[in-house]
Parts: sequence; structure tokens; C-alpha cells
Amino acid sequence: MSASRSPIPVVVLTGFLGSGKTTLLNHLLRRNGGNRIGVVVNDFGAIEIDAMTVAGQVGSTISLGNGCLCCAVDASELDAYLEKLTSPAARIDVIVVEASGLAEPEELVRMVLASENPRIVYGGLAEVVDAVEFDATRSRHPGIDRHLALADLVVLNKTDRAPAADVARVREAIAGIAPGTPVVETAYGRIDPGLLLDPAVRPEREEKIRQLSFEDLHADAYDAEHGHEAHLHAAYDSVSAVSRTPLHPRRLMAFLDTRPAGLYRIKGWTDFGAADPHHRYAVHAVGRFLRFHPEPWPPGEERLTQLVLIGSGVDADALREEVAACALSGLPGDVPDERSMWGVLRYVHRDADEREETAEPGEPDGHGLGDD
Ligand SMILES: Nc1nc2c(ncn2[C@@H]2O[C@H](COP(=O)(O)OP(=O)(O)OP(=O)(O)O)[C@@H](O)[C@H]2O)c(=O)[nH]1
Repeated sequence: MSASRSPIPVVVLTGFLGSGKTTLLNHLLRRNGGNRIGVVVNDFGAIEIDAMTVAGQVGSTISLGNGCLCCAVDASELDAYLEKLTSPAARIDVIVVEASGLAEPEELVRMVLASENPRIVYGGLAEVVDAVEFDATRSRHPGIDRHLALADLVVLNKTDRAPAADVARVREAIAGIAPGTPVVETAYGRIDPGLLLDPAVRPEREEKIRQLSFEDLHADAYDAEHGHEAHLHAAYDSVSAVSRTPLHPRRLMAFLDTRPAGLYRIKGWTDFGAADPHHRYAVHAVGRFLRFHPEPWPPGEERLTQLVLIGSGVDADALREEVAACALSGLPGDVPDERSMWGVLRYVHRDADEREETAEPGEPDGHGLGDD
């Protein structure tokens, strides 16, 4: 199994014509919080490159001054570009693929799940919905229900243009189509970037004292110019859970198997103590998708479990208690052995060669869509 750096999440962004995908992408690129984002679109027109500092262009790839990269490709080139964006030299932290014009969202999700690129991991399907046009779009394109049912996160956009009662009604309709899927209301795609990017679990960044960068100034100037409120409302809860006692793999799996649907993402590392003393396990969950990635403990690193759980409408205290209850009690019978790890190991992504040698039929893929 690979013990390199944690894989790079690939987020699929979808939504009907004019719902606000481009606006959302631009917002993320401006508010990247120090993350380097790789964006894949099928034409540059979609990202208003002019509005950003362009550091250079080579063929169909544009590098922005803030370290982000934008590629304009068609679906047949997607794999090659994912390869390029995940090369260590690109130092990309998250990749966003805008579905429109590339392929149907289901198709893209399948491509990401089936990819043999060991450096990527599925980062979720985010569906942008136009709060004003929802009913009209739905009657013209019944397919929207299918997309919503597949989405891991729904961004209910253009709420500035819809009366509160209409927004509430659309929310209710979405809840009927995609029960439990987190819905974030916003205007101009201004979701809190923390929903998709994760500064909180990047220790090397946490240690740095964050200074006001050019990018912040640029974002604020943009906000002022466009009359948007500079402050982003947190439409979700971010709960951090730390345990200095190793977790019991079976109890953690029981918690993960029954996690509330409103819990959109889980990131962090787990210490399973004697059940695998050599590795810490990076956890990556988005929507119904779950993956573990074992990495050797960095020398001198304190052995602890650190998880960040992000969701909307979740009970922070209850979540912290549930994680705490996964810790080993120290009682004589509460000792995990190697077999206790089986549940966890089913969600470890093995490299292609290794997988061919040991593949078993009916292995779970961690997502309702299947891996092939
Ligand atoms: N009032 C209002 N306008 C918005 C909002 N979000 C986007 N717009 C506007 O809606 C139009 C379409 O937004 P885009 O971001 O281009 O939408 P898109 O989904 O990328 O569109 P396509 O690429 O054509 O599918 C633009 O004129 C945006 O400025 C919003 O929340 N409120």
C-alpha cells in the first residue's frame, strides 16, 4: 500500500445552465485560503481568467498568481490532466472538475472512482441549484432529480433573488428528493471555502501565522467592487475531535457506518494503537464515500487521533462524544487485534497491481455508484 502524501480530493461541480457554477469557481479561486486549486473546465470562458492574476499559460493550462492551475480539456483528456495536476511538482491540494460540457456528472463521478491514479480520491459531487429557477428547471429537465439524489452537497444559490418563503419551499423539495443531503444556502456562490478545502488539518500550515496576503486584499477589493458582503456566514459546523487514546477500529467503523447524512466531510488521522502500531490512518469521507489511507507515523510525531467533521445541522457535542466513545477503555477485554482492522482495511485503496493480485468479488467501494 502506498505510504506517500494523502491523496488529492477531486470534487465534481455540477448544476444546470446559469445556476452559478462559474461564479462559485471564481469565488473558490479567490478565496483559496492558501490551498492550491486545480480547476478542470472544458473551456476557459467559464472562469473569467481576466479577473485574476495570470502567471502564465502553456497550451491548455493557465497558472494563476496564487498557485492555482486551470486546465481546459475535453473528457477524453481528463485522465491525462488529472495525472498532470497531481504530479508532486504542481503541489495541488484539491481539484475541482466542472461537469458542464465535459460529461454527465454520474459519468465523471464514475471516472474519478474508477481512476487508477493513486494520488487522487473522490472529493464529492456538489450540485449548484438556482433558487429562482428551480421549478422551471425541474419541469424542463427532470434529470435534475437524479443529479440531486447523487449529490453529496447541494449549494442553493441565488437566494438574494428569491423570497425567503420560496427558498424554504425549494429546500423542502430538495429534502424530499435527496433526504439528509446537506444543503448550503448562498448568493453568488459564496460558500465558505472550508466546506471544500481544509486548512484545519494541514499542520504545516497551522503553524504559520496567517498574514493578510495579496490574495485576501484582492478578494476584499473584489467584494467591495461587487457589493457583496465580505463576511462569509458559516452555513455548516466544523467539529474538531482529538483523542490521545488509540481508537478501537470496530467502534470507529460502527460510528462511520451510522454517521448522520448531514455530515458532509470527515478529514484527519486516526491512531489505532497496537492494532497497527506502524501506521496512522488518514480518513477521508465525503457524503457516503469513505476511504482510509495508511501512512507510516512521521518520526517523533505524537500518537493521537485528530478528526475534523464538517456538516450542516449536526450536533457538535454528540459527535465529539461519539468519537470519544471509540477510544480504548483500558479494560482487560477491550483490546483490538489484527482482525479488528478488517473493517477499516476494506476502505483502503490499494495500488492497481496489488489490487489485481488480491481482488475479491463484491468488495465495497464506499459509494453507492460502484467502482466500475
Ligand atoms: N442575483 C444573482 N445572480 C447570480 C448569482 N450567482 C450567479 N449569478 C449570475 O448568474 C449568471 C450565471 O452565473 P454563472 O456563474 O455564469 O452560471 P453557470 O452555472 O456557470 O452558467 P453556465 O456555465 O452557462 O452553465 C451570471 O450573470 C452571474 O453573475 C446569485 O447568487 N445571485
